[in-house]
This record gives sequence, structure tokens and C-alpha cells, in this order.
Amino acid sequence: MFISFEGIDGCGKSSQAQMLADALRAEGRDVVLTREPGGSVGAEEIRRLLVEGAGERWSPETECLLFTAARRDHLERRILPALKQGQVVVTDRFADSTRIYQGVARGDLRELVDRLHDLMIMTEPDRTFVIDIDPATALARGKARGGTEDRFESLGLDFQEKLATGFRALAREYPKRVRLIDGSGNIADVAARVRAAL
Ligand SMILES: Nc1ncnc2c1ncn2[C@@H]1O[C@H](COP(=O)(O)OP(=O)(O)O)[C@@H](O)[C@H]1O
Ligand SMILES: Cc1cn([C@H]2C[C@H](O)[C@@H](COP(=O)(O)OP(=O)(O)O)O2)c(=O)[nH]c1=O
Repeated sequence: MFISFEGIDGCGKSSQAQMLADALRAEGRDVVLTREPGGSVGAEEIRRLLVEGAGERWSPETECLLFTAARRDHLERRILPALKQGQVVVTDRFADSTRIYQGVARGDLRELVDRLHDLMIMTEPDRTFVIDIDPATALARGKARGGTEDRFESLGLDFQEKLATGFRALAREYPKRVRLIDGSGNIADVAARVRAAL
């Protein structure tokens, strides 16, 4: 089983990925918890190029290539071997992030994103949970967290609103795979919704 969490910055998906991995492990399942961009040695190196620095450091087209390169390495080195061994893979972000961040919010590049995906990734999760939350709340949570990985958050509230609309549309585009989860309430409330949906 391959499960991804998606949503805007600060929506709570890392917390939910961790909660689900803990719950599945407590039931005796062998779980690999991972994230993008990153999740393998090479992809973590590419991550630094992507999440640090000025908002306009890369063009949307170059971002597509870097995220796809990172994903390909993560897939080859970590995700596919784990699935082959029968492990459950839970990832904090996967290809839907590129569909929405680069394909919709950063530029009108969905067709390019789809072509790169079909060439290089060719894999979808079995289930995807989009944590749906008001962008102002999410941005405040992300800012409170601090750190230097704020390149996309630095693009502002309008950008986060475009993303939130994009992720809701994604749930309509892939009704079988993608479930929209209400991200309001505390971490345990949201985790219970994820569990019920799974
Ligand atoms: N349901 C929630 N209510 C309040 N705070 C939350 C909730 N979920 C996550 N947080 C906090 O908000 C911040 C961002 O959460 P995180 O899970 O890292 O989100 P993301 O991975 O989507 O950026 C963290 O400090 C986290 O502890
Ligand atoms: C995987 C991926 C992430 N991103 C962006 C989303 C995030 O702003 C940033 C880093 O992801 P992440 O570490 O999940 O950040 P956050 O916890 O703030 O949500 O990279 C893309 O733009 N495209 C992608 O394909």
C-alpha cells in the first residue's frame, strides 16, 4: 500500500503522515515514512536547492525538472524497493504537489507536468489524503514553525489560496484515489478523519 499526504504549506500533513505511520506500526505493519522533496540521499540534496533561497530563484519550468529528478531518485531508491518487500509506504507529498504547485500555482504548466510524470514517474499512490484548511491558518502555523525552508511560503497568501483551490480540484479530478480531509480541529481530530477515510 502506497499512501500520500498532500495540501498547502502548514496544513498539518507532516503531523498526519506521522500519526498514520505510528497507528499502522502499532497494528504490527511494517511502515516506511518518507517525504518529498527528499526521502533518499540524492533527493535530499536536491531538496536544499528547492526549498531555500529567494522565491524567484528558479523558473517554474526548472522547478518541474528538479522536483521530477528528486522524485525519480526517491522512487528508485526508496519507494519501489519498500513496496516490493511488502512494506506500507506513507509519504509527505508526492506527484500531486508538482501538479498543483508547478502545474497550477507557479505557472500554467499542467501539461508539461503530466508529460514529465508519464515519462519519468509513471506511479500513483493507492490513496492520497489532501488536508484541507483555510490558507491564512496554515500560513500562520508555517510561519510560527520558523526555519529557513520557507521559499514557497514566502510567495504569500494569494499563492497559498491558488494552491488550496488547486488541491480541491484535484480531489474532483481523481475521485477514487484522492480524499479531501477537513483539516480543522486538533491533530487527533484530523487523524481520526484520516483513519475513517482509509
Ligand atoms: N490540527 C492542528 N492544529 C493545530 N496545530 C497543528 C495541527 N496540525 C499541525 N499543527 C502544527 O502546525 C505546524 C505545521 O504542521 P505540519 O504537520 O508540519 O504541517 P505541514 O507538513 O503541512 O507543513 C506544526 O507546528 C504542527 O505542530
Ligand atoms: C514535492 C513538491 C513540493 N513543493 C513545495 C511545497 C513546499 O512549499 C516545499 C517543501 O515541501 P514541504 O517540506 O512539504 O513543506 P511544508 O511543510 O511547508 O508543506 O516544496 C513543490 O512546489 N512541488 C513539489 O513537487
